[in-house]
Amino acid sequence: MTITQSVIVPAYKEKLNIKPLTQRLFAALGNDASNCTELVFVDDNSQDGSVEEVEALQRQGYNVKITVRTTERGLSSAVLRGFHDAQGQYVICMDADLQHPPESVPMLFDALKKHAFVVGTRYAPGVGIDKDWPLHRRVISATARMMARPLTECSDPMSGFFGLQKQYLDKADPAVINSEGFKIALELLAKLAPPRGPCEEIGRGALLLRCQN
Ligand SMILES: Nc1nc2c(ncn2[C@@H]2O[C@H](COP(=O)(O)OP(=O)(O)O[C@H]3O[C@H](CO)[C@@H](O)[C@H](O)[C@@H]3O)[C@@H](O)[C@H]2O)c(=O)[nH]1
Ligand SMILES: [Mg+2]
Repeated sequence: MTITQSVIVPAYKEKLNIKPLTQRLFAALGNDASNCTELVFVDDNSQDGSVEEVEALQRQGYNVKITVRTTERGLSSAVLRGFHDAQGQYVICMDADLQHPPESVPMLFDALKKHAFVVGTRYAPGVGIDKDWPLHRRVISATARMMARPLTECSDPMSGFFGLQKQYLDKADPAVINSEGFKIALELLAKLAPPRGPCEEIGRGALLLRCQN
């Protein structure tokens, strides 16, 4: 069956989370959607048994892969690598550490069929930032959101749980996208969304979804 959906997971030393994430994700997708979905970990040479864990899951029939980078490091560039290699026309990024609920992935994919860019936001009624966050982290997060305001209307542009229709990334000039750092969702929203970028539909299609944490 053709792969139309890709879930990209940047991962560094996440061996223990690979199995529960894979099982929960494909259980949430159900049989039909699982057949057209790939899960891809982009690992920066963790050498912690992540590769063997993925191979074991493959033997159990899960469509899960792992790309191991040996010459590059960094969250944003790992996400971009996964997006570029993705087979699916709908791509979602999420963390490996179960901070983002795999059970919300089907909802994001559904939204992506209608919208160019979707974000799992922590700033909506009923959801919130991690209760254990120390004060300094809350201050950094609030400051970053404020600084991003001129760039996007998105309520949570620092979210690591987001997706886009791959066609918009394919059309973009790779040179304009900064692959450094942690804020790849903001980077893509700011660079690809109008009026700053070439992809008018993306900003119009932006949709905010709720997600825990
Ligand atoms: N390949 C790769 N993956 C990495 C790297 N650094 C971190 N990761 C992976 O990227 C994900 C996020 O890393 P965390 O260390 O869990 O990030 P966090 O501090 O919890 O940050 C989260 O919140 C931020 C907003 O506050 C988000 O911007 C960020 O994406 C993430 O969701 C995890 O799956 C982790 O394994 C790296 O250098 N390389
Ligand atoms: Mg985390």
